[in-house]
Amino acid sequence: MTSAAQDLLLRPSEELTLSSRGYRLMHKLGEGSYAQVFLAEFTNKDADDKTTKLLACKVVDVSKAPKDFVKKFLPRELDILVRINHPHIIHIHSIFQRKTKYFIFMRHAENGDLLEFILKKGPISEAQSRVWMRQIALAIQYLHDMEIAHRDLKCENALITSNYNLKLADFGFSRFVTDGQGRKLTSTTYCGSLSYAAPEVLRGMPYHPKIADIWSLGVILYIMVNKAMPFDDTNVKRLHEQQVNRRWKFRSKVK
Ligand SMILES: Nc1ncnc2c1ncn2[C@@H]1O[C@H](COP(=O)(O)OP(=O)(O)OP(=O)(O)O)[C@@H](O)[C@H]1O
Repeated sequence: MTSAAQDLLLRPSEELTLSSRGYRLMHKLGEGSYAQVFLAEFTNKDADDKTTKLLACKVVDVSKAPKDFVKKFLPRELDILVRINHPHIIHIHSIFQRKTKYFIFMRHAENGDLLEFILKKGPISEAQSRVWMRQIALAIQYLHDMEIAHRDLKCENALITSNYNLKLADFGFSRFVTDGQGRKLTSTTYCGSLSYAAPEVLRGMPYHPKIADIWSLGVILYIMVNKAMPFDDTNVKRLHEQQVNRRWKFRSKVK
């Protein structure tokens, strides 16, 4: 049994299904609320050269997830993942389901996520931050043009490739923001991480999800150049006070 199989309690039949399609799960890369992400190997058995490539695989086990996640958020994520294609959004290789588990195979980001990167290497230079901000902004512009809001923009969801390009990931909270007639829909569900949430989201008011995405993008930029959070409190009321009182400071080196 592989370490992935042990972490996931994969049944031998599930391992067999994966291997019959050319996939093998290896060690764990990361984990979120209801999913674990593994490094994976894919061998295209139909290709002449049978080359093997590395991918990442997000495994969602719905037997361990709450009802609203299974009925609402996961179907939205899968529906959006199959429609999007952009140079700064992580490329989806394939998705399949077996019993209670969904396997989302995607491009592997060799340099991990932006939060890990900043914690390891320190604040990002202004020149590099400019490049990365542009790349995330292009991905968000693409989504917003398609009337999709991400709703969970944070450093952990910006992945870095071997060439140091940023790719946006994790569409677990994303949704369409217009109805069938093109009318704007507001959100009321609180999504994402508190520190990245806009004031109107923290106040629990109906909010415009595209606008709230732009707030989170600003928080990402602040963290990139400062290696610190602009607003940091586990208490929602105090966090909101910090935001509206504009009590933040830039690192002295930031111009
Ligand atoms: N393609 C990838 N390449 C490398 N690492 C990845 C990849 N996808 C995800 N990861 C790692 O796994 C972590 C969790 O992935 P992801 O955010 O998709 O899971 P999640 O369960 O939706 O998370 P959350 O509950 O925080 O929203 C990421 O922060 C990242 O460190």
